Amino acid sequence: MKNDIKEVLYSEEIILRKVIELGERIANDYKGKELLVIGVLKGANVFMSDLIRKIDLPLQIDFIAASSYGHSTESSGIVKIIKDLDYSIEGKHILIVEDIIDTGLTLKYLSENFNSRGPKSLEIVTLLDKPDRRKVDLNVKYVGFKIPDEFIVGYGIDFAEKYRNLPYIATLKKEVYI
Ligand SMILES: O=P(O)(O)OC[C@H]1O[C@H](OP(=O)(O)OP(=O)(O)O)[C@H](O)[C@@H]1O
Ligand code: HPA
Ligand SMILES: [Mg+2]
Repeated sequence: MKNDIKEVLYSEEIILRKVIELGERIANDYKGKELLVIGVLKGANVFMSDLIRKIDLPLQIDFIAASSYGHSTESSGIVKIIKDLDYSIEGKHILIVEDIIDTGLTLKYLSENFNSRGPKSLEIVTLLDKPDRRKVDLNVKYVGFKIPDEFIVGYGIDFAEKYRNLPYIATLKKEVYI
C-alpha cells in the first residue's frame, strides 16, 4: 500500500490538531443547542469518529451512505443513497460531516434532500476541500484544509475501496490510477 503513495500531505499529528480545532469551534457554536451530527459514509467514517470525540457537548449521531465515484477518480455525477438516515431530522440542528468536497455534487444533493425534511438548521463540516474542482455552489461553514486538484487517499478516503485505513492523507502515484 505504501509503495503506491506519492506524497504525504497531512500527517496523523497535523490531522489531530485540525480535528481538535474544528471540534472546539463546533462546540462553541452549538452551546445550549441540541445537535445531530450526520456522517456521510463511507469516506467520513474515520473523520466523524475522531471529530465527535472532540466536540464537548451532548449530541446525537446518525449516518447516511452515498456514493458517486465507484472505482473511478471522476464523479459519475449521479449520487446514489445506499443507506438513508435512521431518524427524522425535522426541527433539529444538523451538522453534516464529510471527508472531502470535490465537485460538490454529493453535498449539493444531500443538502437539498435534508433541507426538504425541515431541519431547524443545516451546516457542513469537511476535513478537505478542493475548491478548484467545484461544479456547484455550496455554503460550507467549517473547512479543515483546502487542497490542490490532486486525487488523494487515506484517513477514510479511498481509491476503488482501498487505502481507507492509512492514518495520514496522501496523494497517489499516477500509475496507480491511470
Ligand atoms: O464533491 P464530490 O465530487 O461529490 O466528491 C466528494 C464525495 O466523494 C467521496 O465519496 P464516494 O462517492 O467516493 O463514496 P465513499 O464515501 O463511499 O468513498 C467522498 O467521500 C465524498 O462523499
Ligand atoms: N480521493 C478519493 N475520493 C474522492 C476524491 C479524492 O480526491 N474526491 C472525491 N472523492
Ligand atoms: Mg470513494
